[in-house]
Amino acid sequence: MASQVTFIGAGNMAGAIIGGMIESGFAADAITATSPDDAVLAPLRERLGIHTATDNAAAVAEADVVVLAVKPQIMRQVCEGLRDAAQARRPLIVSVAAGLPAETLERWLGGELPVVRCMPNTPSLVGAGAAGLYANARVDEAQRRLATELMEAVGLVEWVDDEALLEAVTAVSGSAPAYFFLMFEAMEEAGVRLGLPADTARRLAMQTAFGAAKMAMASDKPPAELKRNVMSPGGTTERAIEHLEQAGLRTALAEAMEACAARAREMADELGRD
Ligand SMILES: NC(=O)C1=CN([C@@H]2O[C@H](COP(=O)(O)OP(=O)(O)OC[C@H]3O[C@@H](n4cnc5c(N)ncnc54)[C@H](OP(=O)(O)O)[C@@H]3O)[C@@H](O)[C@H]2O)C=CC1
Ligand SMILES: O=C(O)[C@@H]1CCC=N1
Repeated sequence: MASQVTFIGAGNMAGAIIGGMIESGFAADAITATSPDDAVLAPLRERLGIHTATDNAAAVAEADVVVLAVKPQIMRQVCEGLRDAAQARRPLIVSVAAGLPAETLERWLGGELPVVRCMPNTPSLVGAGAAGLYANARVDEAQRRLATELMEAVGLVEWVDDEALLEAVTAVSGSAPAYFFLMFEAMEEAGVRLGLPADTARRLAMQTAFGAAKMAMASDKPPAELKRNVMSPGGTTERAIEHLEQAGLRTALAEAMEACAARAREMADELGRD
């Protein structure tokens, strides 16, 4: 029988992973999602055919894998409500929450449990996610494979062996779809100022990002060389790249990513205190 996977929380991130799992052929029957609000669950039930529940503990009582997908700020209260069910069932816990350490989650869940911390991203919805995973010492090989299988159903999986590296993963991929969406906004606005209809500028910018990523992934050349190949000497791209460098795009990205990782550490300190 397939492993039963229960998602605690059915918001943006859980919805993206569940949607991607179904798309990649996971049995809807093996997936349960919970929310305090049945209005959030009804479309998932009707559109995807998964099980839903408003009682978190009851859903955990039948799970092999419990994916914790609520906001970090309410994770403690949610985990404490799951204590008895989690200790009785001892499922693999997969947390997608930013910041919160595995040890803190175990404590809130009432004791030692196998915990995989996962930092996914929302393109999981279209099977193009990128996730960093870390397992605590209580996760066995079969559970590691299960977590890999779950997240590979929705995209790329990279394991890290130092939990602190998940902060870097958050900066490089967890939060990063938003950086690209910001670029799409900015490129569309600039395209409109240059005279293009907004939807034409948007489509061209998005297709170009898609093409650039696809080409870079298929190539054995480093991005710097692919970039040089677009830059004819004395041409248009060279002028554009000079502007981006002078305007400090590299520094802005580095600082934004450092701030992102620092915020993950801050959240662990703020929320993990007893
Ligand atoms: N969004 C993203 O791109 C990413 C998010 N994450 C992590 O994913 C987690 C969820 O984020 P996200 O999906 O964006 O947030 P959402 O707010 O979209 O989803 C959280 C869901 O949990 C529900 N919820 C609230 N209380 C409970 C409860 N007691 N039991 C069950 N469900 C409950 C909320 O319902 P209601 O709205 O009714 O309160 C909401 O639907 C966070 O920990 C975040 O750090 C990680 C990587 C990327
Ligand atoms: O912004 C956040 O806190 C979450 C975690 C990574 C992406 N979204």
